[in-house]
Amino acid sequence: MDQHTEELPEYIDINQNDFSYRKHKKQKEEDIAICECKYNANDPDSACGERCWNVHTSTECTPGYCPCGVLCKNQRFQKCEYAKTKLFQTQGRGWGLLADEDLKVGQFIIEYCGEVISWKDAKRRSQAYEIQGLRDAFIISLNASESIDATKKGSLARFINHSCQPNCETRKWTVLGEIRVGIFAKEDISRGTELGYDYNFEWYGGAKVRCLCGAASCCGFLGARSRGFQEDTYLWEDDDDRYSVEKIPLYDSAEDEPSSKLLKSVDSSNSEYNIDGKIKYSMTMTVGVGSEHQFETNALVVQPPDPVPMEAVVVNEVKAEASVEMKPYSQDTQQAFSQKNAMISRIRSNSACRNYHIGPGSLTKKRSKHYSNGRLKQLAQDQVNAKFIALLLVTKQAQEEILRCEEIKNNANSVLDSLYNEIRPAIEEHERDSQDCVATSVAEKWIEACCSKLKADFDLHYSIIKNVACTPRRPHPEAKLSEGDNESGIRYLATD
Ligand SMILES: C[S@@+](CC[C@H](N)C(=O)[O-])C[C@H]1O[C@@H](n2cnc3c(N)ncnc32)[C@H](O)[C@@H]1O
Repeated sequence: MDQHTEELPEYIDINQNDFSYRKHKKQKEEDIAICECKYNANDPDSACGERCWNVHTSTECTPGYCPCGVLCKNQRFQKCEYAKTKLFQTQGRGWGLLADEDLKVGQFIIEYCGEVISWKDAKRRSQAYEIQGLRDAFIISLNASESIDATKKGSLARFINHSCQPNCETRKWTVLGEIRVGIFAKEDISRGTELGYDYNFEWYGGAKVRCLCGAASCCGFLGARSRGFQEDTYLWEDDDDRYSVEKIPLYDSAEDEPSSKLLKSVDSSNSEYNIDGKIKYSMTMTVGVGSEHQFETNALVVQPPDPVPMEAVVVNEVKAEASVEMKPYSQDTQQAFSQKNAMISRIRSNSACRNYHIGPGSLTKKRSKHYSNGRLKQLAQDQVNAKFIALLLVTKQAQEEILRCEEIKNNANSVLDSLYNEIRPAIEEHERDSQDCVATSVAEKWIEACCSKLKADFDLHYSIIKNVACTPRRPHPEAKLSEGDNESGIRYLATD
């Protein structure tokens, strides 16, 4: 370990969360949890030790209500009963915190204090910090709607670094009606040992920060276990030959061989293939972040259009060039590629509360890991272009029906997208550590919106199949949209 050579960055030291963004909740008397502990001088654990009901539910006793009075031991956050710790300078990871006394497994070490802010503010702030060039991330997610930002105000917990083999962990406790995050020892820790916990960092794209925790089981990068990161590297890792062109069985006989030769000349790391082997989208990427960290230029990930909106800081911009050709698929796919990659600097803490669990995959549009090559992946991305199909049909009635169904489908998609924004933090936290929750009412809204979307999708496809089967088609697809709207306000396509 190095001596202190750098000055500590400026921040305000606090030992209580700062509630500038909203008022501290007032605990109603009927909500106060009162345990049944009775102090016994011969049993030091009797005054709200391990056996206390409140301790079992990770709730601190409320002063004035606990039967053990001033002897209550279950007010550690409130009384700032922190372990002795010391700042030191690490190699390559900035400042770190070490134990300045021997710690026992399960021991409360320190509270992760900071400003309690909304999830939206957390998003805005992390963007701003990244733009300001702040390389360290101090925003920790508190629950589905709030985060703690220890960037400007915080306790010494803000200096604890990430470890892939951590000796500490975060735990959420309810204290006077508010959720607070504490750092606890995961094992016995001897004096002088650096403290570390698993950040469960979420990676959303952009630059990848090398993890320097030094653990034998190190994942290599901060956020390497997050879904975004895994899907990113899953497809395009240099040494991953599962998607190498040689493994794509595109021809059955020697006569077909030329098509495979065409493909072989294409770099599989950043291109999309059409079935005929032409590159459909070619991308370039610029890494634009300066930092002490070692960044890797991440190979571009061409992802299926995802309803998840990108958030936080734009680190890298992806330029997309798409070949425009008349085909019965929509432009959505191309548009999705011009979305910006982003890295959000947020740390997730474990949650002790839950009320509604959502199984992985039920909320987010999961990107399938079963794409066996670029061809299948492309098919999964293509969406039916209802307008184009309507254009092929002769009758106005058939066109109108298809367009109406498409409009309903688009509306259903928008509803789902905006709902996803609301519940996204809970989903992500849930996927990270399978511990978090969303309110039942939100989950019900989500299920309803999903059903509407599925129904709208089905209706659109049904309408297309029905009308294509039963309506005469045009000889060529060169009709134009008519000028006017029809009675129902739906634009229809002119028939010659
Ligand atoms: C909560 S701060 C920890 C304190 C920080 N080291 C400092 O000097 O202020 C989190 C930041 O520390 C750095 N960091 C923490 N753990 C790391 C690790 N294992 N490898 C690389 N950088 C790490 C990253 O820059 C991360 O965004």
